[in-house]
Amino acid sequence: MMAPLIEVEHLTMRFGGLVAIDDVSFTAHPRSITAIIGPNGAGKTTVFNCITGFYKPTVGRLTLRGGPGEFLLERMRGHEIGQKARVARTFQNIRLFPGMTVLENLMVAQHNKLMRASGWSLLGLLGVASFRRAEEAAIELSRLWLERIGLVADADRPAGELPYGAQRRLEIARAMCTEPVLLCLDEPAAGLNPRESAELNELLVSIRDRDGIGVLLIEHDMSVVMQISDHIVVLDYGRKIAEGAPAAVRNDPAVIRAYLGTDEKALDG
Ligand SMILES: Nc1ncnc2c1ncn2[C@@H]1O[C@H](COP(=O)(O)OP(=O)(O)OP(=O)(O)O)[C@@H](O)[C@H]1O
Repeated sequence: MMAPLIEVEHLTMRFGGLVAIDDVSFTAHPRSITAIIGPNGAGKTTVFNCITGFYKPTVGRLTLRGGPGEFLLERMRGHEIGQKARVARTFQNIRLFPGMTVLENLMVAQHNKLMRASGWSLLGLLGVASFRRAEEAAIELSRLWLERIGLVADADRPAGELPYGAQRRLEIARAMCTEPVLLCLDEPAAGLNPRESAELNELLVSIRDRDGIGVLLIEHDMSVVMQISDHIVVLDYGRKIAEGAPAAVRNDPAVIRAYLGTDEKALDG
């Protein structure tokens, strides 16, 4: 087994008197899809918000080893976690720039890289060869991702005009254009029809197998979770109640109990 990409140890997050995450530990590996599941309010999004620096954990250590080195995420600010530790995320609600074209959305994601190549100066932007090369590489990466998500023909359309499923794929492509080592996806299948969610599965599997990066996934749609996850972590009321391979988790009595009496979809997706 490869060394973990991210190691979450004793993560605890309190909001006043409310314990949203209570001493949760788990690991996620490169070249694998790790899903975090659990009923509403279990603490899944809070785990993401701690990993991506939106919240500072009350207790816990979040170690990321991959790409450029080793990072203790709980000590870093959100933008550093994105740019230095190379963790990318998408959100439950779509956050594309709807008035920009599909291609522009992918180029904007590479803004930091381009500005670095310019030496952060106007002169650099106007004349320096390194900027031109970086710009060409950025266009090339955008084109590659347009192909991967099947949107080459839509490159010049405003992103807001795309069907919902295509917007979801574009968001994932945009995150991939930042060249992350860890990709965190918050409910990417929400609102998708069965064909779109099958396309999403294919895309995520290809990100794992072709790009070799680690995917951390919060998802309610069990047809996605059970089909593509390598490892599942189950939260309930802020605690980890189970983890393991899909087949084991699906038959775990504690997991079945946690889902009984909720309006979640059945575990047999
Ligand atoms: N900023 C905050 N301030 C206070 N309480 C919060 C905050 N963020 C989350 N919580 C609480 O923490 C608990 C866990 O919420 P979280 O959103 O992480 O759950 P979730 O598993 O992602 O739920 P869902 O599946 O509904 O998205 C909930 O009780 C929620 O109300």
